[in-house]
Amino acid sequence: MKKIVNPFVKHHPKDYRCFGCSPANEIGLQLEFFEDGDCIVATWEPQKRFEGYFNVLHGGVQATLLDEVAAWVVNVKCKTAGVTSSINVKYRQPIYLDGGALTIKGWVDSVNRRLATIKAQILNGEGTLMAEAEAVYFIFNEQEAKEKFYYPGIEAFYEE
Ligand SMILES: CCCCCCCCCCCC(=O)SCCNC(=O)CCNC(=O)[C@H](O)C(C)(C)COP(=O)(O)OP(=O)(O)OC[C@H]1O[C@@H](n2cnc3c(N)ncnc32)[C@H](O)[C@@H]1OP(=O)(O)O
Repeated sequence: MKKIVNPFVKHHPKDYRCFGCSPANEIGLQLEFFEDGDCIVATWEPQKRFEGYFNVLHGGVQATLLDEVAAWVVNVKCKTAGVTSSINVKYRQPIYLDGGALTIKGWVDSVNRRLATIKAQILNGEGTLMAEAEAVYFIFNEQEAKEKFYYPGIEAFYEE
């Protein structure tokens, strides 16, 4: 697996606070991403502050994990920026906060003009499918992505 550089740290060191992936957002998820073939992958340890029902990871946080990995699939695999147009989450099993680290992974299912359909999954430490999503991203052309969404270009995700 290859580590993906987070280019937004370098490009926007002061004002970049994405809830999903900014290392500077102290109340965020602080996800880091890796590339594994066609997939973008993150590992993440659930924490008590993300609780819903007692000892269960809040479903909204699960949806955010799935959406965030989908956004990075768009960035790295579709090589552009996009916004979530819709996301459909299926919660398969409760994710317990004391159940250990999770793997979140996503990949491109299809691209149709301006719509990219991304599939994403949350797996537990044993590889059991805990939640899955289909996210439809409205994707932008390169110029729009750079001008409106700070997309730095695909090379920036590989530059140390
Ligand atoms: C810097 C740090 C970064 C850090 C890294 C970034 C990580 C960020 C990750 C977080 C991601 C987010 O939360 S993004 C934030 C949440 N999402 C948003 O705010 C998006 C809000 N919605 C919108 O802006 C808009 O609705 C758009 C852009 C999605 C679409 O606007 P539009 O231009 O009016 O287009 P619209 O007519 O609705 O759709 C165009 C065509 O696509 C079809 N279409 C549209 N959506 C769908 C869909 N879900 N499923 C099927 N088909 C669809 C329509 O039927 C239509 O077909 P036809 O009639 O042409 O046949």
